Amino acid sequence: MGQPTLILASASPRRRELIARLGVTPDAIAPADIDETPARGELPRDYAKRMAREKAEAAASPDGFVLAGDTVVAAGRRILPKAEDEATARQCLELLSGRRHRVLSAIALRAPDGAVRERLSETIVQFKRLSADEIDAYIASGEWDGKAGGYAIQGIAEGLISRIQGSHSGVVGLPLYETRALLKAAGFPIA
Ligand SMILES: Cc1cn([C@H]2C[C@H](O)[C@@H](COP(=O)(O)OP(=O)(O)OP(=O)(O)O)O2)c(=O)[nH]c1=O
Repeated sequence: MGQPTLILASASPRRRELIARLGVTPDAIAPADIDETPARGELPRDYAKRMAREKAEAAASPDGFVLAGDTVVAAGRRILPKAEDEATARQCLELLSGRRHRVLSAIALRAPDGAVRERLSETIVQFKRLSADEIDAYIASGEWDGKAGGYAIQGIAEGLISRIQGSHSGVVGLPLYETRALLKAAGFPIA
């Protein structure tokens, strides 16, 4: 039997860059188009895991591995939206200003036999209290676009974050410790 194939079921360029750091090159990129609406009362960690699992299941791959991820920013039990416009990004930043929040990053791996395994990374992120000028400047940067919770730690937002406890790669979108462990546990060849 030859080397098994791996499909990365993601449209996120960050996930592609992050998996490369494990020395893994996906054979194909196949973003999954699923309904990303949280269920009523769904807890942030359950939602993140369900999204990652549904993305992994949606990708067609008869005889290979499929990896998917989902990153959710949560303030208490509240799931923050993915910011697609300025007003949403501003609301997120006002909510996150001066407080701690959690970033849940779930990954799911479908093995060739159809079994799906999941892992969850949980990181606590503390933002400084943001002034109106800081929020305006961040909005003007555009870096919030398409990001869960309206910020990207891998850009200028890190200058506004006093502390993180957990996984930096998890916040960016693919927790590398959990991803390596999951691939290994499923028998995918990885150094
Ligand atoms: C909090 C945070 C999120 N993000 C990004 C990671 C994810 O791309 C995005 C959350 O949306 P996701 O739904 O996890 O992913 P996606 O829609 O970008 O890609 P796909 O579902 O196809 O895999 O927010 C950052 O890049 N930096 C951050 O600091």
